[in-house]
Amino acid sequence: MTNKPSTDPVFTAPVATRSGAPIQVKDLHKSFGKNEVLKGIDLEVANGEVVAVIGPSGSGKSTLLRCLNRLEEVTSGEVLIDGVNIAPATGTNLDKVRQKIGMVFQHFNLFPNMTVLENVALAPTELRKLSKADARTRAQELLDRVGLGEKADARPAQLSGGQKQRVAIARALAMSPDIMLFDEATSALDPEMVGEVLQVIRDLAASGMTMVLVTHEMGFAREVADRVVFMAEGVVVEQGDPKVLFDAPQHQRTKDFLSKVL
Ligand SMILES: Nc1ncnc2c1ncn2[C@@H]1O[C@H](COP(=O)(O)OP(=O)(O)OP(=O)(O)O)[C@@H](O)[C@H]1O
Repeated sequence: MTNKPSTDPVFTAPVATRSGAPIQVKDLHKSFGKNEVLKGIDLEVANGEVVAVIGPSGSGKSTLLRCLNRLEEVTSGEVLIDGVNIAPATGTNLDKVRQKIGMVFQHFNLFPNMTVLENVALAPTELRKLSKADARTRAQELLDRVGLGEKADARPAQLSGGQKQRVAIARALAMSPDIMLFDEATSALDPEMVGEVLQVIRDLAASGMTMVLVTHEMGFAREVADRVVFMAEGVVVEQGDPKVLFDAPQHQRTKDFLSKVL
């Protein structure tokens, strides 16, 4: 799905203006106390590429994702976002880099006392210094795009889980990120809600957005990802085109791995 043409004005991803990969991870290590959770990860994500990260519980998938925007401090190694290494504890304009990255979590993290529209408009008003009117207009466009235009004045508690997650996606998109990270975005949803969220992610992938998804939705990963990265015990054990990895009979190793994961 790399360099896909985009037809959607709201979901249009930024045109590539750089030659290097927007995400480059080099020999990344992360420990919590004595527990080494990431044991030397190397990963590049190209512009417009969709990478799905899968693996057993506790293999370090979420930790890796959280290192990509330094929600977790890095123990050693490099995390380059558009060529800027955000791994060092000081010396990086972290806020500026973070504005390029939208993140969607398992548990929505919406502000309960704000309306849906206010949730989506907040960051552009505070961080991008957009006028309130412009931020609200953009928020309404994004809500329309995720199919929730009519819920703009509702509070999060009045929405279903799938609707809340779509608001969370609209909120992440409101900052016009170059990169979107999804951490188990559908895991907390009732099964009937999963499809509507996956459809929004599918649309984003089709628009050419660079994305890293931690997911248990194997069928979805196979359909939408350009590359699947299998993690186990803090290392990448296999990666490649999901259609080849999942389907080719010679990939017995992947099949064995999947049978342990699923
Ligand atoms: N803040 C933390 N403090 C201490 N240990 C942590 C912390 N966050 C994660 N860990 C540990 O790091 C390991 C990897 O966790 P992580 O959440 O990255 O795994 P995961 O592959 O995403 O798992 P799951 O699929 O269950 O979400 C686990 O052993 C976990 O207990």
